[in-house]
Amino acid sequence: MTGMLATLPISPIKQVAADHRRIPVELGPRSYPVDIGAGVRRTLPDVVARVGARRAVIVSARPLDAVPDPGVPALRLPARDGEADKTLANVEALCSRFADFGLTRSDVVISCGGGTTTDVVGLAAALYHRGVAVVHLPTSLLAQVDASVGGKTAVNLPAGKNLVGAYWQPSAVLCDTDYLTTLPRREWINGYGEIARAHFIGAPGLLGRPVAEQIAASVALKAGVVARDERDSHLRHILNYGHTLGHALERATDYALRHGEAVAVGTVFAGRLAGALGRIGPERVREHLDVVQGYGLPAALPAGVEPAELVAVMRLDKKSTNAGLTFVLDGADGPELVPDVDEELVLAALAAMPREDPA
Ligand SMILES: NC(=O)c1ccc[n+]([C@@H]2O[C@H](COP(=O)([O-])OP(=O)(O)OC[C@H]3O[C@@H](n4cnc5c(N)ncnc54)[C@H](O)[C@@H]3O)[C@@H](O)[C@H]2O)c1
Ligand SMILES: [Zn+2]
Repeated sequence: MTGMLATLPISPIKQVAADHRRIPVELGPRSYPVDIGAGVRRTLPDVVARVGARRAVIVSARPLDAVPDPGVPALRLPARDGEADKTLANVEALCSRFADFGLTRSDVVISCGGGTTTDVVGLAAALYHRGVAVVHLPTSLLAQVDASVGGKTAVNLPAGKNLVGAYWQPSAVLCDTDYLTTLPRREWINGYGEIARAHFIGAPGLLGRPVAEQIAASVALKAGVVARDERDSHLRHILNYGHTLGHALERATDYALRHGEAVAVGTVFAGRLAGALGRIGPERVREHLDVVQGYGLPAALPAGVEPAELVAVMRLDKKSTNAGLTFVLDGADGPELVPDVDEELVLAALAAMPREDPA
């Protein structure tokens, strides 16, 4: 679909306290707040009380004391972040533990960890008793800006990533920036890939801003889009800026690139492709490179991946099934989904990309 809104919907950011921002995800009876700031995890008992839960199961990939007392009797289960544990077997194991504990569908599940943990716990919550409330405490930058917000949950199959899932909105998301103090550098970079791409779809000017502000602006953008397209039928595609090539790069490098790194290279490419199509001028093309490099993100194609291989992988992209090569591209009317981009043009734009030196 083309011709999307020129002005993207962005949710308001409410300053609740000095270092505490709140963004509503407006979905009628399924609306919820995303709270961002240092120490916001301490509001967990209030959140649990608002849900009305009488007991809680806490699934945490972080150290035992990472999740405060929820104020109701709670079972604590350890978990592990990582794609290898994002499985249906783990969803089943979690649900069995919920049942043994006597969790009812008016209770609450609390997840604490990276995006892999919020995804797997979110799916378990979606399925247990056909849906029990879940509160996410994301601990990686990527999970705070992206994975924990919007209600998509999924696990992997041997056949591919995120193949089994459900839409299940959380009751609240607490993005405690204190969690990020232990985050390794590469995981910061991973999250910055999504913040950099937000520059081109409605959240510009975040480079060099305090991280809580960067997270809040990225979440406000995602919340606004999700509120208008909860189930990915049109507008939500905008969030995939830089992702068509990004996903192909992840696959072509056998996931040697982190998602955010691949999206960063994909964002630079989206700018060049939009330029080649005459949708934007050279200055805007250049802005893509400047923003991506400004965040310390990679901007060059890795050595050894060939344009023809990338095009072949991109043809398998979800969005491309009926419409040839499809990209979200910037233009005079803002970013939009552009189907059927000429393959020769894509190949030429890939060939012209900056290249990493072979190691
Ligand atoms: N549901 C959605 O809408 C959505 C959106 C984007 C991504 N995702 C999913 O999210 C996952 C990626 O999330 P991720 O990047 O957080 O991956 P992850 O959960 O594997 O975490 C990345 C790494 O950071 C470590 N980590 C997390 N928090 C930490 C902390 N506070 N201190 C130190 N180390 C910490 C983890 O142990 C792990 O090694 C993917 O599976 C992706 O499919 C889902
Ligand atoms: Zn992404």
